[in-house]
Amino acid sequence: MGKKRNAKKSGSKVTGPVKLLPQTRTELSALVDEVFKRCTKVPSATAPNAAQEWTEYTEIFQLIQNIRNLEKDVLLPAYSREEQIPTFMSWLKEKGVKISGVEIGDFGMQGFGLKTTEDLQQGVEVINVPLEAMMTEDTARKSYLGPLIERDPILQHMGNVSLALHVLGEYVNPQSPWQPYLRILPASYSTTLYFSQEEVLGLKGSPALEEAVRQFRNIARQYSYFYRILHSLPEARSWPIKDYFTFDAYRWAVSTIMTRQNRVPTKGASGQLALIPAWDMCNHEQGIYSTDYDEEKNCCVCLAQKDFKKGDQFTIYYGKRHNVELFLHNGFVEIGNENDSLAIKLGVSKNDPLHDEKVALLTSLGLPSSGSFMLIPGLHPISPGLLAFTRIFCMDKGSLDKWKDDGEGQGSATRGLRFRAYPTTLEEDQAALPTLKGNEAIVRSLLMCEKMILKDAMTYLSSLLPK
Ligand SMILES: C[S@@+](CC[C@H](N)C(=O)[O-])C[C@H]1O[C@@H](n2cnc3c(N)ncnc32)[C@H](O)[C@@H]1O
Repeated sequence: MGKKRNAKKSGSKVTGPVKLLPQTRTELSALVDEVFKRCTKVPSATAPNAAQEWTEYTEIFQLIQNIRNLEKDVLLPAYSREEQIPTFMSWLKEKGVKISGVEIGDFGMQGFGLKTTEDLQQGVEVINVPLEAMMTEDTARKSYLGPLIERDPILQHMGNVSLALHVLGEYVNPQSPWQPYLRILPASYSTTLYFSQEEVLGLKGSPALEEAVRQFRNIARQYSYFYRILHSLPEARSWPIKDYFTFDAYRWAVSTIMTRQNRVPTKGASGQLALIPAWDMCNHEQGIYSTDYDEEKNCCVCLAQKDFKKGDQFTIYYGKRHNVELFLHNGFVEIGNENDSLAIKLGVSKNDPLHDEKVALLTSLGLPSSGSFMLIPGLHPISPGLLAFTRIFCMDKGSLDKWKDDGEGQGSATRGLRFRAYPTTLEEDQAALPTLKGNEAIVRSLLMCEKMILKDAMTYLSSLLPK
């Protein structure tokens, strides 16, 4: 979400980061070491259960809170997005970016976006961004962080992480040629890295909870890993990023990449991740893909995905993403998302007295004895594989014996689906949503969409029951 910057007034000078006292630095290093130790702990032989993962998460979360407290005076430079628009537009022109029929506007909860300044017909070219205007894994390697990126195993393999460090490295370098672009980016995001523990707990019942917990742990690990490198590497002493490298700065950079990155082709390689200025101002709407990469001219070309009237928001279609994905990687949820789906995990319990028979039956049908199955919204929410699985999963001895006969087991399958642990009902969510704001509203929309998929699944399964 493009939240407004907590902006300084225009013309404010970037004065450099606050230097921490040696004692604070020592305390901070000890906490960072502890986070690193916990986040890299080899998992126990038995898979950790949800309660264990939650306890570990709360402990890491608390350590990060203590770190954030020590780092609280080290702030990234802040700018008013609004005031940056003219400089950004001139910079785009210098870089050869062509934009026609749209201008930057503020779309409230959706953050900044593009507004049409004339009627646009479907198929007309609206944005054209040459490779030279993009921040890419290549430009990261050519930056002052290049030598680190070349030799660090994580940065070599994770283009998104090197792009995050690149963005932060350039943002805190007043001499950076990327400043006009970076200064117009949102100052904070609605990704779960910005959530309080209560907000994360609000995801109870959703598969997004587990993912959000893992994401936080991963980013905490990366933060502690790079903190240690930046504070031990002799050449990093002169790097602008070193003194600004806080947890908050890192989560900002990571969220910038998560919500805006795209893969562009590179000659003779599998492509690279890129930030595409101006094009990344487009918000999402259901529709059709209308962006392509011209490999001959090396530019990203965006056409109008439909007819737009003057004054409309100019949107693009981000692609087939279900809501949990949109929520985790883009920080928003689309009610009525045509591509929504819900993963449910099912597995035959080792303690089930019929375990062996059920597994044998599943195997004979070519189905796994445990796994993640997808439910989709609408009239046919359940794949034949999942339907067969739920039937066997819920069978008793009698049904198992005569399973081949006909439609038994479906009654228990609907019971299986009801076992999800949401603390609120769909109706309660629908009533509460209009009163909620910010992250709470996003979370509640997600839960509501999941419950609607489950409701469809229940209706479908009930319709299969013998009347
Ligand atoms: C590529 S950026 C688009 C520009 C962004 N709004 C900004 O202020 O810079 C993607 C982000 O825009 C927001 N966004 C895009 N489409 C949206 C939608 N349909 N509903 C809500 N937020 C949306 C989300 O925060 C998403 O992570």
